[in-house]
Amino acid sequence: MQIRFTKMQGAGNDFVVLDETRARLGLTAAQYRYLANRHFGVGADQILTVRPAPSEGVDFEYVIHNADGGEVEQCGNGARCFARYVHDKGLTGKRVIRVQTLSGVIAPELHADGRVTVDMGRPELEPAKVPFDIRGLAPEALGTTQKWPLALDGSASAATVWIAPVSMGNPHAVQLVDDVEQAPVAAWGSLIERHTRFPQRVNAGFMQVVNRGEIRLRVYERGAGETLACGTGACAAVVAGIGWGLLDARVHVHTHGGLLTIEWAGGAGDSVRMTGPAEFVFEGQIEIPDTL
Ligand SMILES: N[C@H](CCC[C@H](N)C(=O)O)C(=O)O
Repeated sequence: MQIRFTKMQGAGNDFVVLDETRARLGLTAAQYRYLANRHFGVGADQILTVRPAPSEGVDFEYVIHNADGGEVEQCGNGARCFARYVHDKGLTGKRVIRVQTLSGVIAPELHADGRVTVDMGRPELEPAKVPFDIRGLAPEALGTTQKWPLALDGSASAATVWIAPVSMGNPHAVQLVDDVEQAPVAAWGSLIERHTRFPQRVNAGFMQVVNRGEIRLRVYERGAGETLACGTGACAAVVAGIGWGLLDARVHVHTHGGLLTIEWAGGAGDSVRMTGPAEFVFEGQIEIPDTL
């Protein structure tokens, strides 16, 4: 099957964008994996698909598949690229676009300077920050959990990490580290991603607080491994940091792929807003095997 695609990136998180506004491609998980493969396909962290509005009150449907072929609820950097795509391709003249995802409606807004701000909706804060043993991946009684927000606990041993389980529609496990460059992102990220504490698996965030308005962040993403940036991961990290009393309501998030700015007033009913770049890289077409 020959398909046309657009390659985009938001703070180095890279995407293949597929336009299904006129017809469905009917791709399988294996074919999404093929597209994302950096040696045999195009290469991407996620595949983003544009579909017509499924109902009144929204402009488009936004479908997200990880590099491993699994469909997921949300992708923040992808939302900015999605908005840039549908606007610049003339699929809408709006600059505030309402988009239906598996986890609800989000509203990207295109700015004249090229940046995009997305209302990412409300964070879901599990009621506690929980410790769990990443060594054996043993399903461990979660022991004494403490109420949210938690007095910062710096006493975690290497075998146990204290995480804040925050959902932005997709699941995140955020932990504090002294230096993101020294953090065991690959080793611990892969353990945390598949820990039994998270039956849907999880995105593992490693956050270094620089000051009350700045953090550095690395994220080992569910279904993709470490990416240069994770938009929902940046939202989840800032929410956790505010919950722990470490951050103010507007935070610059430095990632290996670029800068994201996250705002959250701190109430569970308040939306998280994310601002960052969205860039076209190239257009192309590729022959995908019908059977993989
Ligand atoms: N790996 C994520 C999806 C992509 C999220 C990330 N690329 C973003 O910008 O939010 C998950 O499985 O929930």
